[in-house]
Amino acid sequence: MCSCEGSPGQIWHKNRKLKCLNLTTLNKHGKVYEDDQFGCMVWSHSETHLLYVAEKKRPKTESYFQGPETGLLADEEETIKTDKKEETVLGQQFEYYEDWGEALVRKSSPVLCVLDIEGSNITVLEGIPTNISPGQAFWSPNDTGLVFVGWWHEPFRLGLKYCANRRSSLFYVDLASGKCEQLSSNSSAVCSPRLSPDLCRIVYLECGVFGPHLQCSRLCMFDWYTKQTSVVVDVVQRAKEDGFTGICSSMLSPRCWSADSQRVLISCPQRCRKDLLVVDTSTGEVTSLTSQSEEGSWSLLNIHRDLMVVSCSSPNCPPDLRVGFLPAKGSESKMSWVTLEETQPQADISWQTLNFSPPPEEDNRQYPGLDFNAILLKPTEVTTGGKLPLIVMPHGGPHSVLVSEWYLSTAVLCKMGFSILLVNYRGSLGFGQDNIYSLPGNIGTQDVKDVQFAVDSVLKQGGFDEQKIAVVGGSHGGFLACHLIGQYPEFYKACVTRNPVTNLATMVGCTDIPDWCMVEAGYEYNTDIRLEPANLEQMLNKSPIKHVSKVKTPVLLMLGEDDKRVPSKQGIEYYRALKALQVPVRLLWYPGNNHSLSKVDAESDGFMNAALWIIQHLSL
Ligand SMILES: CC(=O)N[C@@H](C)C(=O)N[C@@H](C)C(=O)O
Repeated sequence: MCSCEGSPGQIWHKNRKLKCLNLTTLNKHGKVYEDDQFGCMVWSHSETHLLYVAEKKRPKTESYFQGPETGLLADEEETIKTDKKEETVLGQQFEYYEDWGEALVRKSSPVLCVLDIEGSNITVLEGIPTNISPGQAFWSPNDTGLVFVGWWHEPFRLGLKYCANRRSSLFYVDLASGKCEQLSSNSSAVCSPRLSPDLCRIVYLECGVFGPHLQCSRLCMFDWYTKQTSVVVDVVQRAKEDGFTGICSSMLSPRCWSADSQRVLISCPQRCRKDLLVVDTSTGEVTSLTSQSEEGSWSLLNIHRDLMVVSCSSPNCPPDLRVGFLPAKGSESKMSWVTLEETQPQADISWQTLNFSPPPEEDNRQYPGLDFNAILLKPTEVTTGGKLPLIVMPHGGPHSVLVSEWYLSTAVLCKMGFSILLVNYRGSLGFGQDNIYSLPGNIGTQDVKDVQFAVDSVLKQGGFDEQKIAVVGGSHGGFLACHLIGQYPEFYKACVTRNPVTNLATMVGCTDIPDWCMVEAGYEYNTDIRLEPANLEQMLNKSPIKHVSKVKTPVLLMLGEDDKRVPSKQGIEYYRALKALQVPVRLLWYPGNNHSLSKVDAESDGFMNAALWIIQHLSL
């Protein structure tokens, strides 16, 4: 089955098209959701019905001043499509509908929809509490009802993208009675419920509400028949003796169960490597299927009857596809993979992982003894006596991580002759919960100093041209790039930033995640918070704009017109400050692009301009 806006959904049996339905013109709901936050398209166990998520149908609206002619035309059109005249409400066509923020614009009130394939009939589910937005749904055992994640949307919606910390719970709605039951805790955030092949248990991820936007999760299991919930793997504060750092993943693979419904597979970062882990649900024991393999990162794409399909890549080797059978419990070390299509390691790129302990004066008093790491890529061949230019790249988030996998842009920059340092400062995912908690309240200092410490340590290795260092970063990575050029004004010779956070105090009122600004500035957040001047002062003091008067580095800003996360005014505020200071600055403006600047024309243009900006200002 596939479905696109305004185009037919098709149902196929082997090589035969059985049916073609246009879900939206049946006029039971709005646009069908295709995102991975709410969206789903799931067969019932009987294969007679399909479950999906769509935007709730809105009333047809008309202006108070609608001319009789236009009104008549519009009505006639609708009558042809729906075969019945719809009621129209007056004066509501400018009504504001909240949405779920960045990358989920116009997604406001999702509804669960069931298509009866034989009868081509759509039912929009009733019985779901009106203060809940449902998504990630699937059929319960025996098709008696639907299980779904419900996100609370009162008193208002906050951005969901990259924010697994939104209050949400697992629910069951019974199809016959319409009764809705809450299956998980009332005060956590959950995602990725996955039903076992024997239809007896559901595993899902759970973490705290508000606080860091992504955190270490608990793996929980709900027994369908006993109605008992257990914590299979708990949050890990610090790395365990065997090196396990916890589950820092915002999504489980759509299929993740072993055939005997005893074990669950999870790919998630362990320090800067994405490993494939097997969890025994009866003991909570976690075993890595990949930690003994060559370096690189692994992603689970699918598992069916214990046959796994994975992809594996490293910073100098593009992803390949591998298959392998999950070994019996206790024999995980015997895992063997068959590569379906080999990819060629790029001989001209070498890379290594570097571990750092911050100097004693930078140790975090509340969370002492934490470390961090970085990945260094270098061109293999360096001309004799030649010294390498260095591009420093801290990630965004800030609770995110750069793992040892293939990144096209860094590989290309390395092939152009640059060495690249990807820094996982304290606060990154994959190092345990304490590492994450150490950063809120300390942004603009701890993260900035960690990055600079990593750069200084790398320079001590020798072989780098200290006059040719650039810094590149997006979002919170852009926040760090702007901080670094402000706090180390002689050091960086070029700076490129994508949608950077430049001033938390001006961002808090207009971003889709005001809680992020509060939490990262060191405050607790709740929805009825009233900002005091002292809060805004602290936010300003932690922001790059505070250091702008010291900046000398030429800056290239790349901004997305439709960014809801870090609105483009953040970049413009910094641009104006640099212009006033007569620091060289150029602004690239990408209409129709959001926070990620990932439309093909924006991404390709951004890469070319970034590379040329660095070449120009490093005098290469
Ligand atoms: C939670 C979040 O979106 N934070 C932003 C400020 C950010 O840094 N985003 C990262 C993930 C990005 O690269 O866009």
